[in-house]
Amino acid sequence: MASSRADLDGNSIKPMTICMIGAGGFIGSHLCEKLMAETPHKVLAVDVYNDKINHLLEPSSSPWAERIQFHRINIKNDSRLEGLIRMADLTINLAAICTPADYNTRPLDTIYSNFIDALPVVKYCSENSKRLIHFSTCEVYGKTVGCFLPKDSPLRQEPANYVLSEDTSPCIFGPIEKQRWSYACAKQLIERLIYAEGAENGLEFTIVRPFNWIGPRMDFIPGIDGPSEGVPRVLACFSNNLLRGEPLKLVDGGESQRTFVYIKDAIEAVLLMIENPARANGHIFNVGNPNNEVTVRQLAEMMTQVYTKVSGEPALASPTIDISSKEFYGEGYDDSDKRIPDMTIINRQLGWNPKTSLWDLLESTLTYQHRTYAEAVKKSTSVPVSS
Ligand SMILES: NC(=O)c1ccc[n+]([C@@H]2O[C@H](COP(=O)([O-])OP(=O)(O)OC[C@H]3O[C@@H](n4cnc5c(N)ncnc54)[C@H](O)[C@@H]3O)[C@@H](O)[C@H]2O)c1
Ligand SMILES: O=C(O)[C@H]1O[C@H](OP(=O)(O)OP(=O)(O)OC[C@H]2O[C@@H](n3ccc(=O)[nH]c3=O)[C@H](O)[C@@H]2O)[C@H](O)[C@@H](O)[C@@H]1O
Repeated sequence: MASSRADLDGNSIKPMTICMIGAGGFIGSHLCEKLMAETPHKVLAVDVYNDKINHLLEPSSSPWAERIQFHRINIKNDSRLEGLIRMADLTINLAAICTPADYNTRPLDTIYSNFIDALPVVKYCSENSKRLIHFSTCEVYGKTVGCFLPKDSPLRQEPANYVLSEDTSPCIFGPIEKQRWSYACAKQLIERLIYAEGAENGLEFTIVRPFNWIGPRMDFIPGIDGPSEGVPRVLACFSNNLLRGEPLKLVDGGESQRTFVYIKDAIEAVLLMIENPARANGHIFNVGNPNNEVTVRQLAEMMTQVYTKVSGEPALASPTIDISSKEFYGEGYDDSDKRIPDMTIINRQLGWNPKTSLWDLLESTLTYQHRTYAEAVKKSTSVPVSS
């Protein structure tokens, strides 16, 4: 299939074997789908779960059955990992604890997962001269310079005080007791280690900083395909509230701002990195959609409108409710105020731009959420009739 694919410089792309760690997660499942449907590459899919990629693994008669293999491996303690990295041309590391509710409540697991567990992956790639694409996060930027200025300061409008640029923006985290930053700090240190492996030992690497990628299969719906008490990321939290007909909870007033990018747009950028090593190696890339900025309150309002449209169910009279971060996340939570990605580097190196508006991506995502979960939620909430 498609073996005559050409890279951005017109050279034909040779089929490669990719060791994808964390392939069973949200991003991994979309990347596996894209690689199976549109490329000739092989995937050694490593994860502890495979529910989100089962549709690609079965039946064995599927057109790509020979090109994807699942390896149920916990990378914390499995000696098979090095062998898989050696068999592959490229390793992509997606494995991580990456839900904010965990950062302040399970800081040790968060730091181990995002730094310690990633170390052997970097080491095996470096020692075996294998290329690495590592998933970091936009959270490494932390807070913006602008948020420390007075609310009415005109300097807040200066892009230099809020646009996040890979090669010039500082990384600004809160104090240690704000354990929210355990994740960002661990991600930053692994970025620095990878960068140093590149500088001192010639590791061929690319670092990806996703800015709130969202879409189908993100996280879980509590009590349906995840723990009842679990707190997923905002898309799944708000989807859960909408499916249950409950008000959407706005943490600390929902004033923080985010830019959301559709997972399918973002995956196009990752495919360009995979297939254009000469343009991607040695770079850190922001991948986001600067045109889709909203406050969390605006996101809640838009999701309520979209869900009414796709489900046919009326919106609540009071669709949102305020909640303090302490009550929602517990002690040690803190927040990024604003996240606008500078797109200069990814534009220059890979010519990539996101396409999908926030309304359109929410429409397709909430259509998926409604189709996938509405019945199960209804069943789980219906009171059994006593006989
Ligand atoms: N989704 C986003 O917008 C976003 C934003 C910023 C950064 N990221 C980064 O991208 C990566 C993937 O994110 P995602 O949204 O797909 O998360 P996800 O939680 O859906 O996927 C992560 C996968 O890694 C697996 N995993 C974790 N620890 C493992 C271990 N020890 N051994 C084997 N597998 C393990 C999990 O089972 C899971 O399937 C993460 O590194 C995350 O920090 C994602
Ligand atoms: O996606 C990203 O780019 C990165 O940011 C996320 O962090 P954050 O955006 O803060 O996490 P969300 O759970 O998506 O929350 C977004 C905002 O919504 C708020 N929120 C969340 C859930 C909710 O029910 N209500 C609510 O107001 C949060 O307080 C936060 O301000 C996660 O850290 C990672 O997945 C990732 O590294």
